[in-house]
Amino acid sequence: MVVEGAAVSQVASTNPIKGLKYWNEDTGLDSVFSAVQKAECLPELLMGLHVYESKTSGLPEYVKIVEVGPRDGLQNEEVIVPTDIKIELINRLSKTGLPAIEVTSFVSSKWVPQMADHKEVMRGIERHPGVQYPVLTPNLQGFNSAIAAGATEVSVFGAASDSFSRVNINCSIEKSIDKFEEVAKAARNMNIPVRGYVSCALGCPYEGNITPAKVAEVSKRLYNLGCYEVSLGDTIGVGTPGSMKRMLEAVMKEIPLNALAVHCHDTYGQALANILTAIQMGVAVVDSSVAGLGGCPYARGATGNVATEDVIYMLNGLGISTGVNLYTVMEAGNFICTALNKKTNSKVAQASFNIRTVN
Ligand SMILES: CC(C)(COP(=O)([O-])OP(=O)([O-])OC[C@H]1O[C@@H](n2cnc3c(N)ncnc32)[C@H](O)[C@@H]1OP(=O)([O-])[O-])[C@@H](O)C(=O)NCCC(=O)NCCSC(=O)C[C@@](C)(O)CC(=O)[O-]
Repeated sequence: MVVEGAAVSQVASTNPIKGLKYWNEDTGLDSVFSAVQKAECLPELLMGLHVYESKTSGLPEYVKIVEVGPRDGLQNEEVIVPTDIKIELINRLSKTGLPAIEVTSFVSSKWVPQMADHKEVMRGIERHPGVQYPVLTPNLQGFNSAIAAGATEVSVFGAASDSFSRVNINCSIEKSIDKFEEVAKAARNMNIPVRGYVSCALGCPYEGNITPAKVAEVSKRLYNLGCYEVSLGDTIGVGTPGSMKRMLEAVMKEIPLNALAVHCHDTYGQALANILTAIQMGVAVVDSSVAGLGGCPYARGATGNVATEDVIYMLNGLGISTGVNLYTVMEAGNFICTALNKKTNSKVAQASFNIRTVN
């Protein structure tokens, strides 16, 4: 249902949202949906509720959203999130239309205790047809564990900063490529797709500025070793549309546009602008985290990824389809924020239903 402009302004004056003082499990989705159906929902939300019927010219028809919330969103949580909560979150996200949900990391539990239950999570989730469930594997040991637990897609994660690589995965960029090549070879033999990340693509917490040439060099190495997609991570969210453009111009000279993704943390509030810049340049894969949760434990100060809800809202308004249902993502975000007793970082979720916000 797309509500035409006039109807929206009429709703704004006569039918402010009724009864939904805040949205929690009690109000649930039924009342939300019925409010929307009766156009009682906050009119602003109607703008981004569905894909606008005409796409803004020069942009992709479709953008693939890779949901990283269960991994990147939770890995930095101090309190260990119970395995059943993680599984419930992933199962809810699987019902939203998301094509890819990053489930967990097969890394050392000494380094990332939050991901210690990777086997249980992998084995516990429902597997929905048409949904990919990638997991992080930094080396062959992680890969073998992941496969044993039922993984069908893996992600290796390097960096454009040697300092960050050493802090994050305890080895240089050069050494990390050697480890990733072992993973890629084993994966090739088993027909397992491998995705790659390049962290610090727009800046490093230890080295500061990272040259686009360095990002392009590492991206090319990952692509050449067999990664079908390279996700360029603004790990500490310092990027701007200008630096995003300069970096992508360099990387696009080395690897095909359709193998690129962007992974934007929102520490400086630039993520949506950076993603729009990337999409305007032809990138059509965007990583995001439900409720804007997350951050890398080895990138001090890194806050959450851009919120999935906010990305969908923006893309809907541009007439770009994602196949993802904004409401069910908001419901999943409300579930995990309630479970963590945290405020959502999604501006759409905060604004749309006055979701209970606690600092
Ligand atoms: C990579 C290692 C393991 C190397 O750590 P290491 O110490 O060099 O590994 P090692 O081979 O010397 O082994 C040390 C111990 O780790 C174990 N080990 C070795 N490998 C594994 C494995 N795969 N899974 C489980 N255990 C493993 C190994 O068995 C041994 O156990 P011990 O003998 O001490 O009991 C370590 O540095 C690590 O786990 N780092 C965690 C990195 C991480 O998860 N960071 C956050 C994700 S990256 C991120 O958030 C950025 C991203 C992707 O989102 C994009 C962006 O925003 O930029």
